[in-house]
Amino acid sequence: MRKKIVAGNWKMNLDYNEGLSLFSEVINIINDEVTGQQEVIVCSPFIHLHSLTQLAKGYKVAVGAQNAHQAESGAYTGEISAKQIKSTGAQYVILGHSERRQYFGETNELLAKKADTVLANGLTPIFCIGETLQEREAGSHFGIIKSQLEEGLYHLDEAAFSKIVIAYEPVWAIGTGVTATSEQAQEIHAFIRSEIAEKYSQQVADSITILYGGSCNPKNAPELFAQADIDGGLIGGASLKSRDFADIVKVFN
Ligand SMILES: O=C(CO)COP(=O)(O)O
Repeated sequence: MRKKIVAGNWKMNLDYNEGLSLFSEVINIINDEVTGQQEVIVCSPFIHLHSLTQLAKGYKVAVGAQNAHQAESGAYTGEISAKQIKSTGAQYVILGHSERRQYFGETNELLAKKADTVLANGLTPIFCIGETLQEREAGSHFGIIKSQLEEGLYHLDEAAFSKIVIAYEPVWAIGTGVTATSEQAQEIHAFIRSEIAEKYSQQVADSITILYGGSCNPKNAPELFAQADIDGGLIGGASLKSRDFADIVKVFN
C-alpha cells in the first residue's frame, strides 16, 4: 500500500502568532477526528518551523518548509539551507512549486541540485511538477511533465528517488478555483507513474506517493482522492482554514 498524504502549503501567509494558532487548531482536530493511516504535513513559512515542530510533539502531524537553497551553507544572504531546516525538526521541503519556477526563475537544472541537497540532509522533498494553461492548450503537457521529471529527478539512483514525494499541480488550477477534473488529474498521475516504471521499475512506480494540488477543497477531494493513482493532496488556500484542511485529511479516514 502506498502512503497517503495530505499536505498543507501555507505559502507566504500568517504572521507568527496566527501560524501557531492555526497549527494548534489543526493538530487538535486531527488528533480527535483522524482514524486512518494517512500522513498529515503542514508546510509553513520558515519563521514558524521550529515552534510548529515543538507543538507537534505527540501528535501525528509533520512539518515541512516550502523551499531550500541548493548550497550546504555560505554567503547567500537571505537564503535558508536544508541543514538549517532540518535543525528545526522539520521533515519535508516543497521543491519546484510553480510559484518558485514562475516568480523566482527556478529551473529543472537548479531543482535537481536542490533535490540532492535536501536528500543529503535527511529531508524528504515534495517535488512539484505541472504544466501551464498555455502548455495544456498547446497539447504539450505530457512532454512538459516528462522533462520536469527527467531533468529534475532522473539523476537520482533508485534508492534516492524512492524517497521523493511527487506533487502534480497544474498551474492553471492553482489558486484559481478551477480544479482539474478527476479524469484529467488521474490521466496525468497514471502517466507519471508509467514514466517512473519505465525509468526505474514497476515496483518503484507503485510505491511512490503522487499528490494532486490545485484548488483542492473538502467538496472535490473525495472524488480526486478516489482515483487509482492519486495518493492525496497538496493544499493551498484550504489549508489556511483548520476545518477545511481537516475535512480534506479525513477523506482517507
Ligand atoms: O499551490 C497549491 C499548493 O501547493 C495549491 O494552491 P490552492 O489550493 O490554493 O489552489
